[in-house]
Amino acid sequence: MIVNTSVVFLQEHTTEVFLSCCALYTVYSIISTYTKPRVRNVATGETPPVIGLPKTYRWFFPKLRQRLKSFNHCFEWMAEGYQKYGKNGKPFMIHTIDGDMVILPHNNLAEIKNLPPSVVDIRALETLAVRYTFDNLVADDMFHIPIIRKDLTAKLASVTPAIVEELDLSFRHYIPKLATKPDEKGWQTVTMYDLILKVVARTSHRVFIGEELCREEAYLDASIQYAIGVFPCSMLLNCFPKWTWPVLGHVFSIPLKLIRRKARKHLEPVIQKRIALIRANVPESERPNDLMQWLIEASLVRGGEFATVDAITGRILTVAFAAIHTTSLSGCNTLYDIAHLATKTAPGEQTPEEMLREEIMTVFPPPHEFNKRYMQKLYNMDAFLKETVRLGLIGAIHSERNVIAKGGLTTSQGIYLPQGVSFAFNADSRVKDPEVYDRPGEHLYTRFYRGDMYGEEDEVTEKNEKDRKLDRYMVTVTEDYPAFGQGVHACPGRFFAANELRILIAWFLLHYDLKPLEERPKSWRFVYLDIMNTEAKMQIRSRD
Ligand code: HEM
Repeated sequence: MIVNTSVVFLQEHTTEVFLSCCALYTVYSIISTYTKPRVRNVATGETPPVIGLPKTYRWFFPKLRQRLKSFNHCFEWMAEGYQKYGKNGKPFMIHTIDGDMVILPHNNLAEIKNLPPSVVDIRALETLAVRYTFDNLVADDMFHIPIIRKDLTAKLASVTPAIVEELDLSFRHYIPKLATKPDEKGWQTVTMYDLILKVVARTSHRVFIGEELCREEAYLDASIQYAIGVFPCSMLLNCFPKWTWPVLGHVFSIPLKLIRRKARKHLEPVIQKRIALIRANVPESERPNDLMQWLIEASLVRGGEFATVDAITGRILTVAFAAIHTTSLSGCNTLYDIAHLATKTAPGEQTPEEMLREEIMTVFPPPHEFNKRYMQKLYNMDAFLKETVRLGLIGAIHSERNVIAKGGLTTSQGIYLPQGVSFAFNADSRVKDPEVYDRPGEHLYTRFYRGDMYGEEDEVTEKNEKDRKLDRYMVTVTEDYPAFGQGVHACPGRFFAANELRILIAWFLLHYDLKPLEERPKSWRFVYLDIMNTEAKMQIRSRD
């Protein structure tokens, strides 16, 4: 009744409603412009220039119009700002649907990237509305991060056989389910992202929660749905002012809570069993040794709400969220690149697919016993993956942070960033700058090749030789390679991801041929994000 009356009222008074909204928005803009502390150069008092403001009717809600345009103009504004200011060591600003963002020049990265969380915080916490999409316990204590960085990375060699086994089993399980029947020449069609997502989810969970649970289809589906559901929920929330979040956050996150309940049903018996083992003082050597176990132990140390099944489930879903889509996107992009670059190979030359397969056969001859130690010798594979990740995964910006220090932050060049301001660095424009990377827009899969570095230059000192080799590892974070973030927040799971990706690509090339792709599936750009094409179909043919 109330809803009907309101709709009728709005229909009958459209002009008045529109003008009232404009008036309210103007008042809000004026108040916030004059009451909020401004980003400024402390010496000159100037604010950084704004890129992308409308060129016509500048008096008519310029900021609002820019925000609406940001859906599909962000990348071009970032490129313009980079050329005009960023490259000359100056900051600039853009207004997007996601809020105002200061883009700092590259030469500020070194001083900013390791600032403590008491001064700047990772912006993803807010962009992803972590308190609502996950929970307060995750937002308040990110103890899973050091566990991933230290324990998971330290155990990589010992978990590799499990990864190899689960990848093999899951490819064999999912290909017949997701690919069409072979045609007369043996080719099968598959939506590659769907396949890789399933395989990565199951294989990663083998290491995260163990053999028994990782094969439960309903649990895997719940964890995938959860990860997908976080984005619409957080995007929707970000359309509303922060003061509405305590109410709207709970409403919008209802679908996520339902999925979480489903996931909990599967995890609960195992979590309870493991808690009982710890409480019964069963020696560590007799307890399971996987990520879930480390998370349970850390949760019990914290006690209280942290030690509940619900909180532990939330923590596992958080890790799965960070791990599964990123790794699947990289794996799928790599297969797109391998298939597409085959069409660019001159007749008689080795295609990347043949080059990688030959390397795998040399380093791991039949029966292909993959192990972490020799994986380092897949030089071509590492270089290929690194180049794909350079081009394929980052958006227009990287290392987004919020200033949280009460007094704000002043950069070494005297740019004052008040508390609450968001800032980031140029990503896409930087890695596409010909002064940074030679032929930057091309996938040069030998760009990061490090196998024959030794003796490549006349003057190779022990130090520069080592440094140059390290730069070329897929997981090495350098200031011009921002795919895994920077500094204190650089991705703690990258070592795990790189290991899993190498085995995944190796398995695929040993067991399947890829039909060359004339056109590289185009990614989709949305505000700052560059989201790969997850619907492209590929043709594959069994080699077994
Ligand atoms: C190819 C795969 C991956 C890519 C490209 C990737 C990329 C990134 C990036 C760019 C960041 C930094 C975000 C920022 O600075 O705002 C990040 C953070 C993070 N990643 Fe990854 N990631 C990958 C795989 C993984 C995996 C497998 C895990 C878990 C096992 C993981 C866990 C995390 C976590 C927990 C953070 C937050 C770190 C923090 O807040 O300090 N990632 N990742």
